[in-house]
Amino acid sequence: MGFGTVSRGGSSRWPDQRLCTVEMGPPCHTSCLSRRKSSSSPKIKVDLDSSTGIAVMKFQSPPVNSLSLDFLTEFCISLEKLEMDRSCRGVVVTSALPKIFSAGLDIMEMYGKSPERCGEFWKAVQEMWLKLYGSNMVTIAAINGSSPAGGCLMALTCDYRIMAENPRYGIGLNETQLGIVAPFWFKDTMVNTVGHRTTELALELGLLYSAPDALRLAWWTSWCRRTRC
Ligand SMILES: CCCC/C=C/CC(=O)SCCNC(=O)CCNC(=O)[C@H](O)C(C)(C)COP(=O)(O)OP(=O)(O)OC[C@H]1O[C@@H](n2cnc3c(N)ncnc32)[C@H](O)[C@@H]1OP(=O)(O)O
Repeated sequence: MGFGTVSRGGSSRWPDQRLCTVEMGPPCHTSCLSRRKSSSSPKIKVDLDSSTGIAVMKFQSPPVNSLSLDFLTEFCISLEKLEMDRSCRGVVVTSALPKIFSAGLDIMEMYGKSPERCGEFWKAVQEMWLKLYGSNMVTIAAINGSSPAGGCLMALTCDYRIMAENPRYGIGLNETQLGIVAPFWFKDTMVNTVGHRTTELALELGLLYSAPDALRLAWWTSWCRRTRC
């Protein structure tokens, strides 16, 4: 898989600011296996191949990888560990579940909770966003399923997005359709990727896009025809 040009920089792990290509090579031989480091928390599995410097974070929190406080805490810890590992240059975030990348914020976290718990939850949401946006690794969302609302935010926060083509998979900040308002920093993240006009329409109408539609609106560097990436 190849990924295109980017304008982000400032990180010692970016080869330069022009082109970054991530090679997802053929399966490793036994000699390579020792260069793989795996760790697993209940909701996220991480595999780091030190020979390529690429880590894959797989979300494994059924039924829909919703972003609960526990999930977000595990995500931030896993990302921090990768940041501290100098052999890791890039991270792919993806889902281990069929059909779902992430259903977004866990709705149950926003209902009937104490103000303290709500504060803790929203702090974790912001921390996920800040850590991913500010990461000095190359970050790639391999979106192999539906990705509404907060799931879309997570994908938008990565440097690159690749989405599997499947008419059942939608991505977007669709909060309006749910009768809620996307926080301004969700909106800003989308503006930074696709511009003001597209974001304005998308948020007003609560649109969910298919992979080809999103590609037309410059969401992607790439998309793939297989149902799973
Ligand atoms: C106050 C201002 C807040 C503003 C910011 C909001 C950002 C957000 O992210 S809000 C959350 C928005 N996300 C959603 O509303 C997602 C809604 N879910 C779906 O569209 C679908 O579930 C799906 C497309 C992700 C999957 O569809 P599928 O048919 O495969 O599964 P379902 O039968 O619908 O769901 C299975 C199971 O999962 C529960 N669930 C779904 N989404 C969430 C969620 N976001 N949080 C918690 N739980 C969720 C759903 O209720 C089902 O549970 P049961 O099996 O127990 O009924």
